[in-house]
Amino acid sequence: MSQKELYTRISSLNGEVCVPGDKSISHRAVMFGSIAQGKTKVHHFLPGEDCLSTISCFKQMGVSIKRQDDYVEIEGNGFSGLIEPTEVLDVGNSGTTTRLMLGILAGVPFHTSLIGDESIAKRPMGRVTVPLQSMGAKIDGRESGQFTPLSIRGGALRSIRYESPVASAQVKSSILLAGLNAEGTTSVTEPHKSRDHTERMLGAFGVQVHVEDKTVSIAGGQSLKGTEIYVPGDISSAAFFLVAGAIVPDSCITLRNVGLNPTRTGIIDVLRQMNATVEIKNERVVNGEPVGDLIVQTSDLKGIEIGGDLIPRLIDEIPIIALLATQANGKTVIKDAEELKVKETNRIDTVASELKKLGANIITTDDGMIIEGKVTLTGATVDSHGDHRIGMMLAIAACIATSRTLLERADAINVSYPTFFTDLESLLN
Ligand SMILES: O=C(O)C1=C[C@@H](OP(=O)(O)O)[C@@H](O)[C@H](O)C1
Ligand SMILES: C=C(OP(=O)(O)O)C(=O)O
Repeated sequence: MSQKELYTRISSLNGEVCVPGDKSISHRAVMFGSIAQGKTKVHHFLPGEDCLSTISCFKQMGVSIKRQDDYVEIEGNGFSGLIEPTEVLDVGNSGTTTRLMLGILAGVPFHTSLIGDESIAKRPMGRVTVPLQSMGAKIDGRESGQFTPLSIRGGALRSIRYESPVASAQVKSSILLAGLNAEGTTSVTEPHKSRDHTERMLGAFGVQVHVEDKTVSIAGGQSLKGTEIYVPGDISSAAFFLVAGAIVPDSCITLRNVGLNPTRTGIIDVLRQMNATVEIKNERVVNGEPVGDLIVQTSDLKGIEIGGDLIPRLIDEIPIIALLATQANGKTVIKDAEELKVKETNRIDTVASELKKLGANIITTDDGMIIEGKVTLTGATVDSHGDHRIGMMLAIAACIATSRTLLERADAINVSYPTFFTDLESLLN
């Protein structure tokens, strides 16, 4: 278990960071390249542990995937190029790998077993295994296929019209990927729109996807054609520096080449509503995904209410938003965010318990939390609980803490941002 002494009492953060590739887009590029016909080249791929789990699973199914310096090359041979793995596939800590891959495996005629780490074993898989079973996939696992370890035997599928009880891009993507191998048209309707990288990237691989409000449909029998993907910087990683720039005194940080897909930009809306100065420059579109540079400065913040449609647009940013709220004047209420309970940790509990150790004033609720600011944070020994986003949030909290802060299980950060501390260090003056 790794313990790390964090930077504390930082007087200012200044400079530029080019954040690593988007995790959601990197996973999809490898998966879609693996089921496409021909070569796919993925630039600015995120070499985080989660995306490396996706690569190793598809390699075990016979796909040739080569990692070069900053790109990954995949030789796909369609769905029929996948072969039955001889060993159990290890999804590590990655919910995205597990759920999206199940959608692909539902349509291939062989047997696969999946296992992950302690955290994955607690995450609900029934949200994908139940609809995939109703399409015809044979899935079993712990507690009747609700949790890993899971085993799946795919084959001929029938299409479904699925009304998802949760706004989840993983559920939506899993069913749409199964839909590629189903007879007829498969559709998924969500209560709120979730991130739409699957829809956009399938388009880049030559697949027709129909989107109407909160319903996405796909006709079965379509094939993917290998392509070249440029992965934008991950706004969920940039979020840690956006908040750092707003709360550390005398700071100005530029984040280059950040993905600005409107289903992901809730963090910018929140920062602006809280009075932070965030500028967007050099906006452009790459592979159907909007991209730009972000500039953030130290700001005088005020508390706000966050809920409803905004939640799926910033779900992974709630830990760092909670820290932001401790530095805003007045009350911040985060509601409608019960999905936080089924992430790498129960993020309502881990955010509150760890920030309280530093002196924050937070009350947990059934669907979120209430935070009173502004408070001075003091140093303590804190714990990531093995959750990358909790670890990075605490590292930014330490920057404004008044004394020594130690982080237990700091290596969890490698899941999504292996160069996080190098980038943070580059901004110290
Ligand atoms: O589809 C994706 O790439 C993701 C979707 C979200 O999960 P849910 O689909 O469970 O909301 C998000 O929290 C996760 O980090 C990545
Ligand atoms: C929830 C996350 O990822 P996943 O669901 O892929 O484990 C995350 O990265 O915050």
